[in-house]
Amino acid sequence: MFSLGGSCSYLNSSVYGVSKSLVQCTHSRVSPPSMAVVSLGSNNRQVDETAVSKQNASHIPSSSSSTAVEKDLKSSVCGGVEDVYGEDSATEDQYITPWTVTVASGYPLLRDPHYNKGLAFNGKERDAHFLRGLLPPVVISQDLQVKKMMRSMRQYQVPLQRYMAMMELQERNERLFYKLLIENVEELLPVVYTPTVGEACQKYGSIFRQPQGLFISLKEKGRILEVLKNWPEKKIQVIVVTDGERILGLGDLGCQGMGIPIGKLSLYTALGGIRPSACLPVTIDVGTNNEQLLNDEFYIGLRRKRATGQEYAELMEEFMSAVKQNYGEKVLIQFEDFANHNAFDLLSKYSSTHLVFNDDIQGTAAVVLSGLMASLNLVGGTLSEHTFLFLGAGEAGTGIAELIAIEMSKQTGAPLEETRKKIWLVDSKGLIVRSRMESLQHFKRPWAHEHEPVKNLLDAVKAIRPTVLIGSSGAGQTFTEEVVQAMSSYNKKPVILALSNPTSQSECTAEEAYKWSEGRAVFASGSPFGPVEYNGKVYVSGQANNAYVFPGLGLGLIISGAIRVHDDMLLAASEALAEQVSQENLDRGLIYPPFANIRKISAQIAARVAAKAYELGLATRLPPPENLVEYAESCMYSPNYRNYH
Ligand SMILES: O=C([O-])CC(=O)C(=O)O
Ligand SMILES: [Mg+2]
Repeated sequence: MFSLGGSCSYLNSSVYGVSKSLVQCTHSRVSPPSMAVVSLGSNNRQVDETAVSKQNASHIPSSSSSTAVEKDLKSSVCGGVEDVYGEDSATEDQYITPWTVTVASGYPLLRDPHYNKGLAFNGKERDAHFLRGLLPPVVISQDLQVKKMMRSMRQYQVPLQRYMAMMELQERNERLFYKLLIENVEELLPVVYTPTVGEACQKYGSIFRQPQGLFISLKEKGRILEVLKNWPEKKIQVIVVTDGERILGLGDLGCQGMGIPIGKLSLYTALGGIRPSACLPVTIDVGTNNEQLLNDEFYIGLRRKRATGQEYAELMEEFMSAVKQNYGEKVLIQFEDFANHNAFDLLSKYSSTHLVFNDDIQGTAAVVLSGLMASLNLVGGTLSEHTFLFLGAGEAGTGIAELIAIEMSKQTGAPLEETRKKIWLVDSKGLIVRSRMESLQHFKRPWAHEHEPVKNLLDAVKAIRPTVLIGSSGAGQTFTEEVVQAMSSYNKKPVILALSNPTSQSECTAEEAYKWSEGRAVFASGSPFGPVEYNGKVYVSGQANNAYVFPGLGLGLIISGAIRVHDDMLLAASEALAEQVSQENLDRGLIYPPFANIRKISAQIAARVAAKAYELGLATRLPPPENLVEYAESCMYSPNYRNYH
């Protein structure tokens, strides 16, 4: 670390945000001149005004003079805007923060994941940044680093080892991590995302190495704003938040659900091009009801039963307010993997005051609707000519059902109450029918149609004779041979979507769907399955996962400066995604385009979502760019290394 006593261009304006920015220095001979870190004592980090005044106060020794000093400090640290830390106005007996501005170079530069390039530092950079001798002589390109990393990734046999290797890379060299992920998205998505991320969450206590997001627990009640300020990045654009109560189809994983926001935000960057530093993963820890975790000596969360009711609502309210206060109106908050009751309540409570959406309710709905629109090219008919049966009436089930009903209503002009009647849901107690109305949770009630009670899925398939069967219950192996055979007996091409995650919770496998339907099913699943050979033919299935939509949706909201999410934006995202399915994809039975093209797809989705935001008057970034697709592409983060002075 080198102290810069001279003038650096940013010093005149603000000390905020400099730790990650390259700065131009006019200092005579201060090398290397490229990186700046603001240091607070021995602890290099960005600090804001309140944090520092608190630190000042807390550094006061508890001697008899401390009260007098504290009083002074309170009364006279008032150097104004340009002297936020009181260095100039402080009197001799006051404590000040010893600010120095330093340049990250040499060894610390190799330890900074934002700037580290490893063996790709060239000779000039090695000289300018005091790296000589710290690296072996060879200089290699980022492309060769990618090749090398992929080779070593492929040598791991155990998926969790791959996950840990990816996390280690993210902590060591961020740009290499994203380049690897972007260029090998089909191969690496199952590593950083479902299914492996599910296992990672289950074992998070044992594999936890470094904080990659913010943990906000009941212990932080009353201090959440302060906790947000501890995060090193200031310009946050997207937050993914979970309380860990319903992680994928794995249930309550408490604080260990953190793997999900981290994974989702990696995809925001890799798939949607949002800058990594603008992404903030958050886990709200209100306890867990998972006995196994409570008894696990390596569990990382609060060891108590989940808070509910007012205690829960107050913590969430404080979090939501603090986020808006700290990051403003236009920060996007994605709710992820909350249990049903909280998911619906939080969405309805905050959708009119914050830029929020629930990925499991709305993101999944947009992706599934898109797949259904594409599948009409294979099975024929319009959306409203089909009959839909869901196994699972939670967030995904009712969210998808509602978006289908909205789209049908738009297409036919029929009222929503009518179009809903084409959609049936089965929950753990059987078909949702009118006679069950009184005992149903509010989000299931719109789906209670007139019908005699039916106890299980197979009987419901026989009674309703759906053309489309969608699994969203989180329970694996529920699309049995009888169920798939019944679907195939009524339909030439039954559409079967097994959405539950991870793979262990999938309602059936791709192989089972093709085998039991004698190769006639149009199949997609939430977690990926490889190609399947049946009767000499190879079948490839798509991945009906919200990862197709949330990165592009988020990008569209951000580039338009949207202040609210509207259902029409979800429909726009669905349409944009469906349009990306080519005839060639359809000929192979695919109702989703390959993930390999996801950045282009995300730009298309972003453009449509942004256009909708402008149309609805919900966009604040004015005037709108002329070509939204080009604009969206131009805004995307590139993981290629930058050259350093
Ligand atoms: O994370 C995924 O793969 C999809 C999702 O949101 C869930 O299953 O909860
Ligand atoms: Mg989810």
